[in-house]
Amino acid sequence: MSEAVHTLEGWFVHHDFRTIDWASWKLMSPEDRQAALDEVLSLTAAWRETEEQKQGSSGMFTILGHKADLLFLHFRPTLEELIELEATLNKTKFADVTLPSYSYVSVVELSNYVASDNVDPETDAYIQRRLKPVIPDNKNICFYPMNKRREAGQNWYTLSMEERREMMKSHGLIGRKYAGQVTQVISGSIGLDDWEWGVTLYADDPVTFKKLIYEMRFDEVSAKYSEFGTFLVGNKLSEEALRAYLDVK
Ligand code: VOV
Repeated sequence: MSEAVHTLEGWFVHHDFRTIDWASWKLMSPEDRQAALDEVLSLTAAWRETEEQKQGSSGMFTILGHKADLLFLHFRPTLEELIELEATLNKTKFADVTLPSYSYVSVVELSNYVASDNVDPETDAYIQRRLKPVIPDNKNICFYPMNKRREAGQNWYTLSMEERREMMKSHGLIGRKYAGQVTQVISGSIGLDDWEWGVTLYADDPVTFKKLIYEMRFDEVSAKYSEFGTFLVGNKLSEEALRAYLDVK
């Protein structure tokens, strides 16, 4: 039996993708639309306060293409908080004109494939920042779920720790070339959702997503052992930008 890698878990994550029923939104009176928007903006004010108290992080994004229109992305210490956030949004007037189009539940994860031994994860500021990631101000987001393969002759989970560590080292070296251009959050979802990990990438130039993911496809761990779900890409939305996005005057 090969050895399971030790993992550290941080904040829970909910990627809450919604599609807007534009016809219903346009049919609402300007007053009702304003009230619906105000309700969402009062939620975003509360999310900002949570972030200031370092108790989580939340962001809104527009998503391009038919898969979704909006993403509400939340990081919180507990699953209960994420459930409450989802229910609170669902109780707003705005939610009446949205449909859930995709969602993903996971928990921020760091593994010790390439960790140094003499670091206490409980007190190390870098590790704590990565386990409790604040959504950055980058313009673009890319999200996709992924698995490691479990096929005859190509099974990640039957490789030795040493083989997996070597491959993860090479993976990390490719990723490091994109330092300053892409920020990645890897969240584990075995037992939480349909795939094994969620990959959330932030960058100012969306082409960087393509370049990084393409380069990784040639690396052994992705080329031989990874499979991917649906890709969603979009832009960070400020409160002002949400107002403009929903404006149908
Ligand atoms: C943006 C750059 C970047 C960098 C620097 C980076 C580095 C690292 C390191 C050092 C480590 C291991 C330790 C840890 O931190 O956990 C990981 C871990 C992981 N990664 Fe990664 N990754 C990146 C980026 C990055 C991408 C773009 C992807 C998607 C793969 C692709 O082909 O589309 C990915 C996946 C993962 C996964 C699923 C894991 C967990 C694997 C497991 O079996 O446990 N990752 N990753």
